[in-house]
Amino acid sequence: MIELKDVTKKYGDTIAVNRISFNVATGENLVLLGTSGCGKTTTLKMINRLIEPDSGNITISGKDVIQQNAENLRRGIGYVMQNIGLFPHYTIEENIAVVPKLLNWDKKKTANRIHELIEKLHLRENILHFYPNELSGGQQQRVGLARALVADPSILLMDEPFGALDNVTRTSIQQEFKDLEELTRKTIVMVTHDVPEAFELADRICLMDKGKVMQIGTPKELLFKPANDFAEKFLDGQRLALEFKVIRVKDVWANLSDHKSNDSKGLNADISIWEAMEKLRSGTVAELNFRNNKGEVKVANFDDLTKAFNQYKNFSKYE
Ligand SMILES: Nc1ncnc2c1ncn2[C@@H]1O[C@H](COP(=O)(O)OP(=O)(O)OP(=O)(O)O)[C@@H](O)[C@H]1O
Repeated sequence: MIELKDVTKKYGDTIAVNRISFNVATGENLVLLGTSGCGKTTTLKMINRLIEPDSGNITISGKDVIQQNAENLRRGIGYVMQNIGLFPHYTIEENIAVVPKLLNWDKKKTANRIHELIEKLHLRENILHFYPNELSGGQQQRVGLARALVADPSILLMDEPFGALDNVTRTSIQQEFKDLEELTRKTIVMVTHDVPEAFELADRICLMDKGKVMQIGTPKELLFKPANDFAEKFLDGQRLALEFKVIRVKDVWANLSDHKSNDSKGLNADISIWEAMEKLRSGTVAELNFRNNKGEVKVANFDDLTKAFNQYKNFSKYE
């Protein structure tokens, strides 16, 4: 749906983005990941024409963005700015209503949609009359998301959407973000420099360095099939933790022993090895039942999971 072809942007002698090409499929969440200054924000802002490329093409549903009126284009694309960027002298309600106002929605339609979003994003009604500085960072971040979602755009661009938060709040908002039904059908391009966040949220990751794409792939591909030394070294130090989060019980299913349970109930095998181990660590039982999408149930303890995980990993490396 979104296609970038050979896109370049220079600032004087600095080549911020250097002949970048990638596609984002409808409904996909593509995360632009890389160190500070590698060109992520510039790439994102070229999609909604906040920045114009020097050369190359960007199309959305086959239409060149340059051929479209910039204002109209932006109204159809939700945008979550770096550092949230709420208007300080607008109430929260006014902040969320910016796009509906531009679209000439009537008061009732705007109010209904705002109330719906407030509820979905776990905010309280009374904050609607507050000003941004009266809200916590996490609340402001949710308001920023509500503002971007209000007109239900099919595309959402997000620049470090959880960047201003402490780690605990960040993790809980990431989880809410993953669970938000409204986001599952959107095409999302998100910028982050936080590696675990990228692996947690992305369908595919576009790893960038010095204005170039170093690798595009699923989290699993980046972990097990690095395209070059940069991609390999970038994940060093975090590799094991990422593998635990990316690999799911269903992935290692064949490596779990055939010790089936008589109990037909079980945890969904779609959970990550990390989550499964956390449940075993914090729970009172030494083993758990897991159920795959064919309805098969297997029993595994901590050692079974570790063994199956290691076997799967070795296999994935040489596959
Ligand atoms: N308006 C500008 N004028 C001059 N140089 C710029 C401008 N905006 C960005 N740059 C430069 O372009 C390069 C890419 O910047 P960009 O903001 O796209 O990177 P980034 O990966 O998003 O970084 P960060 O994670 O720190 O936001 C950097 O070298 C930056 O200094």
